[in-house]
Amino acid sequence: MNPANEPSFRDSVDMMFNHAVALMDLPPGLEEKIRVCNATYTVRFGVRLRGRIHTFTGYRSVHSEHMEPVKGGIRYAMAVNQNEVEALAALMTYKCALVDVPFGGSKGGLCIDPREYEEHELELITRRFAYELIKRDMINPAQNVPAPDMGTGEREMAWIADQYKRMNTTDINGVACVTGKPINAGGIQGRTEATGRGVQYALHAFFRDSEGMEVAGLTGGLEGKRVTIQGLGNVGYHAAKFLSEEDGCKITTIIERDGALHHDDGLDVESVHQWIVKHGTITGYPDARCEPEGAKMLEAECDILIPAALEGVINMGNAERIKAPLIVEAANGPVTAGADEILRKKGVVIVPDMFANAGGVTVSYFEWVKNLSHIRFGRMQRRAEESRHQLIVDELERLSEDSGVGWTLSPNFKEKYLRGAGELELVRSGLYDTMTAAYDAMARVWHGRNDVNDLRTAAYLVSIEKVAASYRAKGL
Ligand SMILES: NC(=O)C1=CN([C@@H]2O[C@H](COP(=O)(O)OP(=O)(O)OC[C@H]3O[C@@H](n4cnc5c(N)ncnc54)[C@H](OP(=O)(O)O)[C@@H]3O)[C@@H](O)[C@H]2O)C=CC1
Ligand SMILES: O=C(O)CCC(=O)C(=O)O
Repeated sequence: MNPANEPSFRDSVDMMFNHAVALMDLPPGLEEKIRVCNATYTVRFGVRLRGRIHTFTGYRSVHSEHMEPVKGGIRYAMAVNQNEVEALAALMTYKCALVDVPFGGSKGGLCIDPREYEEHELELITRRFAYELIKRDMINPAQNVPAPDMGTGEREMAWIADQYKRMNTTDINGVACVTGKPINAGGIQGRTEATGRGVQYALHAFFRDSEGMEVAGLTGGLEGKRVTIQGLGNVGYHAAKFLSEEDGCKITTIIERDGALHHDDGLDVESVHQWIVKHGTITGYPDARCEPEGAKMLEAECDILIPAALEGVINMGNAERIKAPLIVEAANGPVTAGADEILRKKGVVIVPDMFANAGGVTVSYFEWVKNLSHIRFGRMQRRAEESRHQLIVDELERLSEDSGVGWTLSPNFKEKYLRGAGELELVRSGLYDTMTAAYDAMARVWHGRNDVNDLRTAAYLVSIEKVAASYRAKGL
């Protein structure tokens, strides 16, 4: 539980913004224009379920329209409220600017516990919520493009896209009204895992930064590093899976809603995931120690702490006891402004949310572009690329034979080199490039300015500068 004097999520984001903006020289009034949330729409609608009308409350907040469309997920959770969606929408503005994704910031939410409803009921509720937003252009390929967030996924996005198409039958770009759709409904390869993949790429970038590693007191590579992860949902599961299976990290603690699992030698992420899918809980998982008080395990010894569930979980009440030297904010806003200050004083390095979880919106951008161009990435080039590669391989083999040297290319090389890049390879390449460039931009500010002591302030400076430039260029 957060202490009573903890600022709200919205205030927390604004305090972090203010901390950065105090180091900038913006024209009078522009700081306020960037910080404030442009509009928040609240909708209450009824759906007839189980013989009676149920009333639901939902929100769509638009933080900044310096670029359009505005972008940001739709969350389904009981804790959704105006303050939360506005904080999340503000983070979307800064995130998109940081990773050079040409969108303004938005976010939506519906107060609902999706676990209480059958699939057909959720479809009715989602379509009705979408209807309310679509008729006000708060879902629209040119103006406002939602995506998945906590409690929603590709299934809900497919319903929203279909609802939009039913209401806009002649809009040829209708499918671009939402991203994070399944492939067969206009989605893109690699979006489902994109946010977790981005967390992995964020860590790769950090581990290449020797100055940053020194501040965190970490040495070596990711292999063998002990990781605590909170939330084994879309983001947490993929991040934990990639870090353990591809980088050799040991996922020593997994914290879920109903407790935590711990194993000094590392947990088998896939096996824990399958257990949760089957039993709906971590309780009873056989190959680990189970701690009933999950949140307490945020304080466990580890090298990297990855909160990937909710905001405000690291707060003034527990920040002092956090032992991880490095926190990667896979969730939005997991560290409050008060905790941020405590952790900074302790020398803990925080890889901020607006960078760490930007993989999702980056690949959403690729999906939107794909939808508008009406063609899968790589479709025109792949075969041509393969033919050119084949020419080189044939020529190398001919030269080797003619010269009598008898070199042969390893089959592995041929297989890898000959294959032209398909959609998934292109998405990964674009994501890696985006995350690397954004990290480098933050690191230049962090290491290059004496008045910037942390990555979050650096991230805000990079991103506010871009939003400000955009307002200056277009005028108000
Ligand atoms: N999906 C995306 O592409 C993006 C998501 N994010 C952010 O990442 C975070 C997670 O989102 P996402 O993975 O999509 O959401 P999901 O709904 O897929 O997963 C959330 C996970 O957190 C768990 N959880 C819920 N409450 C608690 C709790 N009190 N303690 C521990 N675990 C808890 C959930 O458990 P249970 O299933 O039992 O509820 C679930 O495993 C959010 O902050 C979101 O805003 C950021 C960028 C993009
Ligand atoms: O993919 C998107 O457009 C937005 C994802 C999101 O909600 C987020 O980054 O917090």
